[in-house]
Amino acid sequence: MSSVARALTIAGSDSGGGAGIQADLKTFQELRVFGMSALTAVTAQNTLGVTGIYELESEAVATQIDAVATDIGVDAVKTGMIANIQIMKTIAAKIEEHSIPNLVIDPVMIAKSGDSLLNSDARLALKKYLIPLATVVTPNLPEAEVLTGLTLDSLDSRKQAARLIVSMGARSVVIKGGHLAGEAAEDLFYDGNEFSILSAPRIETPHTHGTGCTFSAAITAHLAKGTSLPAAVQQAKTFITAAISHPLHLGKGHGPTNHWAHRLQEGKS
Ligand SMILES: Nc1ncnc2c1ncn2[C@@H]1O[C@H](COP(=O)(O)OP(=O)(O)O)[C@@H](O)[C@H]1O
Ligand SMILES: Cc1ncc(COP(=O)(O)O)c(N)n1
Repeated sequence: MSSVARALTIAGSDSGGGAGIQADLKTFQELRVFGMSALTAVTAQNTLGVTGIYELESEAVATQIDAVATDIGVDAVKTGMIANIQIMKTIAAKIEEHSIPNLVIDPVMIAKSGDSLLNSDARLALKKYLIPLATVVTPNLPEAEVLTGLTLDSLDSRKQAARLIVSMGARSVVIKGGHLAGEAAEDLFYDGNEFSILSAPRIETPHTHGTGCTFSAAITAHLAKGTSLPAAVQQAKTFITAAISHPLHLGKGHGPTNHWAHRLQEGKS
């Protein structure tokens, strides 16, 4: 590892700045990790929804990954919006070619606005190409249902889904609970041996655009710094809870989270 931890995000650009590459790089910076990016797609997006999606050629994704991996080096990588199956295959091949460690797969499928960010024919292909390489997979509830084919209406069913995702070859999984009802925002972490619940008070707010991106980027940043996996997911939970707790009230719809909120809580600002 170099003197500075280095993290790469392979994801889509969110012009609105709350999700995608922008959320990832802000999170890396806040956690003092050097952030790099390989764009898969450009989205025209704000707090009200997605008004345009422009996918890149898979060759453009490959050359971005080659450029950073062969020179600067990568201590951890995350994937977000992948757009299509050609890009997915390219990402898997490049991660293996460059032996990039610490892979966080956020299996982004549909934006909170309802817009599709991964072609439906590519959703199940995640199981073949990327999940077997993952250090940790971070589906939200609908994504975990697509990956496993299960209806996740109880803790037991979520545990079963977690076991299934690990049986696909991932080292671990966090099934996020942002879409659950209830007073706590509870995520289920399974390390292949034991289950644990990451719990925080549920905050009543419409400003949850990019929560999943920010959470998985924080895991990636901590892994890049050499933090153990259980500590990385716990510290990422603390980071996203702070970011949701101090909204910026931007836009007319589902606004972004506040990536510097952890500083307010730690009295650093
Ligand atoms: N209203 C909320 N209050 C507190 N935590 C939340 C809230 N909404 C989401 N979270 C947390 O944010 C993280 C991202 O979860 P989620 O919103 O389910 O992801 P996604 O953006 O992929 O749908 C999880 O740790 C989840 O528990
Ligand atoms: C480029 C990009 N990547 C990911 C998301 C998912 O974020 P959310 O589910 O909060 O809309 C998004 N909206 N845009």
